[in-house]
Amino acid sequence: MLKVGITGNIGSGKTTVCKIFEVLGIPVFYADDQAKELMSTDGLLIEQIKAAFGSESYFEDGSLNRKHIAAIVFNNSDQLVKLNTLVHPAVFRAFDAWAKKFDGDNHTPYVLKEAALLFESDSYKMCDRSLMVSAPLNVRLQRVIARDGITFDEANKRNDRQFTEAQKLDMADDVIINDDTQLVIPQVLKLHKRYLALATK
Ligand SMILES: CC(C)(COP(=O)(O)OP(=O)(O)OC[C@H]1O[C@@H](n2cnc3c(N)ncnc32)[C@H](O)[C@@H]1O)[C@@H](O)C(=O)NCCC(=O)NCCS
Ligand SMILES: Nc1ncnc2c1ncn2[C@@H]1O[C@H](COP(=O)(O)OP(=O)(O)OP(=O)(O)O)[C@@H](O)[C@H]1O
Repeated sequence: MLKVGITGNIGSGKTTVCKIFEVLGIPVFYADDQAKELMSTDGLLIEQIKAAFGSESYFEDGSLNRKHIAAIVFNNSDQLVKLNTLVHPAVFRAFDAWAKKFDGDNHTPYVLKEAALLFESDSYKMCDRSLMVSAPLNVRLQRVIARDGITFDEANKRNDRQFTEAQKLDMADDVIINDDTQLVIPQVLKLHKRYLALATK
């Protein structure tokens, strides 16, 4: 079974593109969501996060205080590396276990792994192919500000912690342009055909 990693910088539209693949019946592993899920349920990880970023990292009901952690890590690259080092290995293991469920399943020719940091975390190496969703910085930041209600500065700081568009375009096998000038669904359908063909090779 083919594993395709899908990525894109903040606000590029990777989740939106993944939803289209899901309509076509393709299972998607959402690494960013999985990371947050594990940070709220994995006992060891919770203790490590509290030790690293303080007990305020969790609310009284046990849910993750995302704003608290984001304010620390997106203002200090050493702290971000610390968080990534704690969280990413757990997400890699979860993806491995998830993908194994589809091995030998004739109805699933390929799966997608959606990850903001596919290239930065080297997790593209766990995939057979990589797909990047690309859009210009100003379009991406405007989308995120509208979606999350965060400031330009907050969105920009996250973007600064990611590889550049040019670096990612260079690394990706396939690209979807999602800059409001090209239709997305035809691009997804073309890639879906390509992945089906590769999966049956
Ligand atoms: C700091 C946290 C709690 C903030 O949560 P929040 O709900 O505000 O953001 P969310 O997780 O939805 O991420 C939104 C976008 O921010 C960017 N972003 C998130 N984590 C990172 C990171 N470690 N490095 C650079 N950019 C990041 C991505 O573009 C992502 O799509 C959360 O992002 C987190 O735990 N990040 C560390 C885990 C991680 O690396 N996740 C992403 C890949 S597995
Ligand atoms: N082609 C488009 N036209 C208009 N809005 C779009 C388009 N693509 C995505 N959006 C919107 O932009 C926002 C960001 O898209 P999405 O959440 O899919 O991006 P993402 O890459 O997963 O973001 P992040 O990495 O920040 O979580 C969403 O509100 C989405 O509805």
